[in-house]
Amino acid sequence: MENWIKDKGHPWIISGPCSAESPEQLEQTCLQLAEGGIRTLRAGVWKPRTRPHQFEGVGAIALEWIKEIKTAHPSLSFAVEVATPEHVERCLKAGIDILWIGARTTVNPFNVQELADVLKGVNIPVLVKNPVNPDLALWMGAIERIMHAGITQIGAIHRGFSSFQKSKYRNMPLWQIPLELKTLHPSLPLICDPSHIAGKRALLQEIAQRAMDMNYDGLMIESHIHPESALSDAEQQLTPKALLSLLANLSIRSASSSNPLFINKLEELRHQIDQADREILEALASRMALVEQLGEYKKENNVAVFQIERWNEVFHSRPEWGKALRLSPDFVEELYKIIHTESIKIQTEVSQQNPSR
Ligand SMILES: O=C(O)C(=O)C[C@]1(C(=O)O)C=C[C@@H](O)C=C1
Repeated sequence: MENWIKDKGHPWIISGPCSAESPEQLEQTCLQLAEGGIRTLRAGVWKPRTRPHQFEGVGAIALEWIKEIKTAHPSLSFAVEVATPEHVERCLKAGIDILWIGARTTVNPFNVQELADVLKGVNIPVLVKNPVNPDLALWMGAIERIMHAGITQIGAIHRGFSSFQKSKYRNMPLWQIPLELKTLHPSLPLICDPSHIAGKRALLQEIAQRAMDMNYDGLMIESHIHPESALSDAEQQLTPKALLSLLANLSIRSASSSNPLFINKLEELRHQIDQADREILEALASRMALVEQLGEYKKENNVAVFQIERWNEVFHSRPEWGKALRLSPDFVEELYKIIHTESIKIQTEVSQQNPSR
């Protein structure tokens, strides 16, 4: 699959209200965005909500409002979320340009397969949001189902992941998951949805910038003519004006540079990184060789592999040592969890070799 997003130099911007609420709210939001140069608009028609009795979208009537805007402004295209085959059929009938599959639908392969079945033989771009839980295989599975239906223009939307952990985000970004997806499918366009990651306006700029720093292909950000009175996601929507100013403040990075000075310096630093990585691996190998010796010694003396007191001491001292070297304590903690797991594995293997008793 080729990366089908046309304007490679600039991120593809998709914006519009979380939910279409009235013909006026939709039209005013969309036209202000269009005046600012946004060509792809979004509007929630059917809203999957966590609890019953919340606003669940105005339903198919919003497709009529979209049709009217498109008739008056043919250069605008619209993206709409679909969760059932009926939604797909109605959107296709209404001439919707782009469909997206929401996070709560991506989690369910039966649901996604039903959407894939109704999309067979249809030529329309489909964007697949990550599932609510941090499961890369589930996200890829949904993308594959849509691909097998014959859809050629597919994109992935990163909207963050639910978590029990307290966090400043509405949904944890867990950037490593979309980056792993991009590594496995380099030509799959990757779009960031800062609105659902952030949950609040104040965080949108930094998340959108982070996505640009990581060379995402696009951004989907919710906007509303009167965000504070929005019927859904009021805290995370921006006015079209604020959205345009957010975009104007973004630094757009290019994937690479052809400047010879840059290339020279890049190669030099990468060479030094190669060297540093060799030293890291050599240091790890000598640590693990010591661990193996310790394992033999423990086995001879019939002593358990896991030593909670020593592990506590290692786990608390290393982040402190790291701090003195300007390494983040969180990073060092994570690193030592992995090292400890490997250390236990090596010693367990030693203790199970030719068990003497
Ligand atoms: O000190 C030990 O007894 C070890 O086995 C080493 C080590 C480590 O890798 O640092 C590994 C396992 C123990 O739970 C504690 C520490």
